[in-house]
Amino acid sequence: MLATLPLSPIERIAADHRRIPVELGPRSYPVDIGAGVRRTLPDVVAAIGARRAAIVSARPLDAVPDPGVPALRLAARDGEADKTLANVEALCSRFADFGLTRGDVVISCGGGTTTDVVGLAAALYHRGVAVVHLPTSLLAQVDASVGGKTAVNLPAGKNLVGAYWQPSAVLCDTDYLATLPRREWINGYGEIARAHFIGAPGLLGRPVAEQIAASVALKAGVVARDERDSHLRHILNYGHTLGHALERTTDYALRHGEAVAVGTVFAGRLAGALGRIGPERIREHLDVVQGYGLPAALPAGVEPAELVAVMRLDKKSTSTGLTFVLDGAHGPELVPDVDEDVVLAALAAMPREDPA
Ligand SMILES: NC(=O)c1ccc[n+]([C@@H]2O[C@H](COP(=O)([O-])OP(=O)(O)OC[C@H]3O[C@@H](n4cnc5c(N)ncnc54)[C@H](O)[C@@H]3O)[C@@H](O)[C@H]2O)c1
Ligand SMILES: [Zn+2]
Repeated sequence: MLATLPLSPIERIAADHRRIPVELGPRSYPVDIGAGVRRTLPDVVAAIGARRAAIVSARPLDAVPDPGVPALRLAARDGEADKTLANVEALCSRFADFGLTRGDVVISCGGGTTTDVVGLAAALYHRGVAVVHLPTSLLAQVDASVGGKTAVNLPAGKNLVGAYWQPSAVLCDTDYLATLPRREWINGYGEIARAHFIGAPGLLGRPVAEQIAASVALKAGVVARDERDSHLRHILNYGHTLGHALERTTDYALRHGEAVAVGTVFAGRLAGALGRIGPERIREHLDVVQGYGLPAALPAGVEPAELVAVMRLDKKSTSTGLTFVLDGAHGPELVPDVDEDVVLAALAAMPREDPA
C-alpha cells in the first residue's frame, strides 16, 4: 500500500474558485469549488454541447441558474425515502416527455440523496446521458457528488441498485451551505475528519472551501486510480466498517458522518491494539474527531457483540475475521482477518455516551 495517497492537484481558476480534475481518460471532469461557481453552469452546458437540459432540484427554484438552453425544471426531495427505483423511473419518464435526447444534459441540485438518484437516472436514460451535479450539502460536496457511484435503495437495504456513471462536471457552490442546518455540517465534517488519516490532514479550522477542495483532491486521486472499487478505493472507507454497523444498530439515529466519526476513533484504537500505531497517533484520532465537534463515543445501549455481528455481514469480512481499513507504518491499508476477540476488546474499551 502507498504510504502517501495520490492527491489530485488543486488549481486556482479564479480568485476564490478552485478546480480539481478527476482524471479518468475520456471520462475526465472538473470539480469546481467556491462561492458562486453555480453561475458557470451555462458555460458547462455549452461545453457539453447539450441543446436541452432537465434540471432536478431539491432546493428552491432559483438555486439553479438558467443553463442557457431550454430547460425542464423538476422539483425533488432530499432524503433516503426518495432514493427509489420508482423515482428513477418517474424522472426518466419526464425526461422522455420533454424530448431529452442522448446529447442533452441532466442537472442535479441537492444533497447526496438527490445527486445519487438523479445520477442513476442519467446513467440509465438512453443508456447514459451527461449529468452535472450541483451538490448542496457539505457531505455531497466533499464526497457523494464526486467519483461516479450512483445508487438507490431497496427495502432490503441501502444503495443496493446502482451504476458507475461519472458526471461531466461538479459545481460545489459554497453559497449553498449558508442554509445548511448544524447537524448537516457535522455530517459532512465526519468525512473531512476521516480524510485526516488517509492523506488530507490539517484541515481543522481551515476555510470550508479549502476543506472541501482537499477532501475532493483526495477522493479524485483515489478514484482516478481505482474507479470501480477493486483495490485502493477501499481506503476511502476509513472509519466506515464500524460506522456502517453503528448506523444500522441505531436504526440510523446517527447521521452517516457522526457514525464514521465514532468509527474513526475506533479505527485508531484498533490499529493501536494491533501494534500498528503508537499512543500519540491513537490520541490524534480522538483529537481530530472532537476538534470538529463530532461524537467520539459509542452510543449508550449499543453492545459490542451486536456490533461485531453486524460487521460480520460486511462484504469485506472473511471466515476468519473482520476487515478494517487501518493506519500503520505504511499508511492506511485494508487489513483482513482481524480477530473478533481483539475487536470486541477494543469496542469494550471505547468511550461511552452517558445514557440519556
Ligand atoms: N455516490 C457516492 O459516492 C456517495 C458517497 C457518500 C454518500 N452518498 C449518499 O449520499 C447520501 C447522503 O447525502 P446527504 O448527507 O447530503 O443527505 P441528504 O441528501 O438527505 O441531505 C441531508 C439533509 O440536508 C438538507 N440539505 C441539503 N442541502 C441543503 C442546503 N443547502 N440548505 C439546507 N438544507 C440542505 C436536505 O434537505 C436533507 O435534509 C446517502 O444516501 C449516501 O448513500 C453517496
Ligand atoms: Zn462515508
